[in-house]
Amino acid sequence: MTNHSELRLEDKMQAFAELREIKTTLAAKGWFPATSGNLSIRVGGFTPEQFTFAISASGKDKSVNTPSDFLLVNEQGQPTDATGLKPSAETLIHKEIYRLTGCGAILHVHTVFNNLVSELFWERKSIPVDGVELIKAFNIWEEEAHIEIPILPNYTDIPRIAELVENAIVPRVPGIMLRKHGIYAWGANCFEAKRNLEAFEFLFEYVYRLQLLNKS
Ligand SMILES: CSC[C@@H](O)[C@@H](O)C(=O)COP(=O)(O)O
Ligand SMILES: [Zn+2]
Repeated sequence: MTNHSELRLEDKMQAFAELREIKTTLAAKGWFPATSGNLSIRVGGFTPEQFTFAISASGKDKSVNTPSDFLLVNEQGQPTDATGLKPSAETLIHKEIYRLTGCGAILHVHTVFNNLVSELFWERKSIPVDGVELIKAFNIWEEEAHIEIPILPNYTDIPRIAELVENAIVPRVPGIMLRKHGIYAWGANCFEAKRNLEAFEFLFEYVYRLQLLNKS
């Protein structure tokens, strides 16, 4: 098992480079408004008890690239290097998703459509999606597949949200929504996390527009 001090510099640089690329792509879509959103990628070996991930620093303008955008943290969400950088305010949510799923990358964005559907379906506590082709992006290959994307309450106290993650995660659905806040999407690596995030955002817009059509 790789411990924190054994992480190779090139692995860290590779993780930061991948994060930078995906951050730039998602920022161009307008998915990180007003410094919102955060992203991370796991680095090195993994057990639920010990792992390391690279995560965005807190409060940064995610549409701008600087030398201090990312840092490494351990499975407690604590920085492993004395860079002085502050990890994302939502680091504890990332660490909980890694611990529970063993995934390789996590992306969190705030968009108008994800906020709208999180409120629209709040009483149900999940967003239902029926039979849309893009559900296959989650590797669900069924006719008329039905999924429910879980919604958690949003608190300013992030540990309070993090402790709800374990019971919220459902099989086959690589994401959780925070009410009137945004989606967390994950995958085995950056490619899969981005694919899953794009699928979620497509489905949120579809579900929202379908609801409007059905009401008119
Ligand atoms: C600026 S509003 C968004 C924040 O409160 C938070 O929800 C967020 O996504 C970004 O926090 P950050 O600490 O930069 O990772
Ligand atoms: Zn957020």
